[in-house]
Amino acid sequence: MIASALTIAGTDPTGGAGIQADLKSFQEREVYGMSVVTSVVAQNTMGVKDVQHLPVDFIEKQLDAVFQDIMPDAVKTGMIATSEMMELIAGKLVNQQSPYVIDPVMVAKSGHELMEEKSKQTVRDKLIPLAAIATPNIPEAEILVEFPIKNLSDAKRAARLIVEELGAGAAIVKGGHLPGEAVDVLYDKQGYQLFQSPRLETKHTHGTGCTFSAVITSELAKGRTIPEAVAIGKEFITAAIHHTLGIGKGNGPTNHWGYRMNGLPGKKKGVDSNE
Ligand SMILES: Nc1ncnc2c1ncn2[C@@H]1O[C@H](COP(=O)(O)OP(=O)(O)O)[C@@H](O)[C@H]1O
Ligand SMILES: Cc1ncc(COP(=O)(O)OP(=O)(O)O)c(N)n1
Repeated sequence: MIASALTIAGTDPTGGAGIQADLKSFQEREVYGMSVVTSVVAQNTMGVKDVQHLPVDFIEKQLDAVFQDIMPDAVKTGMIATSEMMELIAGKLVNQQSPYVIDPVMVAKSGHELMEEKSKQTVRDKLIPLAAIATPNIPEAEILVEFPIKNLSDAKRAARLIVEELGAGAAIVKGGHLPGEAVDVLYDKQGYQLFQSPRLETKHTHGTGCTFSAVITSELAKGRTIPEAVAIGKEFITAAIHHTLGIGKGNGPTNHWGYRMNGLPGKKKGVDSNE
């Protein structure tokens, strides 16, 4: 039977980030995609213009509609703006058997806050302990662990702390915001693993984090292990950035079919890293 995945997140009408990026990524990985909208975001490649949060009771109706019908094989959360939303979602996920991936979206690359300041503690307390894996970028990891991350050694310490003190099953601290090669640090019960690619010189990186975590979710839905899922996520996002579409007046989206159609530079098309 086909694997299914659910994303609980905000929207991007230009399709590069949020729910739209997640659904494209699920589809590319041949996973049946479902979505629950938390906030409707008026944004494009040039930035966020405005945000409308959906009422919490309406988010609950959407969640119930999914869970009463098609039980997802994996769940991902992206933008969850308020503590009330987080508490509702935590209550729905606490008894789920399917792996849960938290992308703790806090600020868009354009600088717009996507999570209320007072909710940052709620992410730590209510959502991170439920997650099979957390996928923060450097600024998000800094908020979670409350120390600055300036280099790989800080990123390793942060990933370990998110697991051992905050209670996630695993953590990957993404290196997109550090200088040099794009190095992501995974910490899980086996220890550390680094996922590395050359830094691609492009401004078209809108939605990289959403896409990366959605691919990880897809692979967990199929039953792959966390390191296998992360390895495929890393290849997918590297190809999606490399095979840029060059669209948008600002920081454009990645190419969601770049991995399947063109593969990694110098590698066969869309070949999974463990095949
Ligand atoms: N310029 C780049 N070249 C290569 N990989 C990148 C680049 N920017 C981001 N990545 C990769 O994209 C993924 C998302 O990382 P990041 O941009 O840090 O997340 P976010 O979009 O949440 O800020 C990571 O695997 C990271 O290493
Ligand atoms: C609705 C929504 N969710 C998340 C983001 C952030 O996306 P991200 O992958 O971190 O990349 P940027 O958009 O920040 O470049 C978003 N913008 N919108």
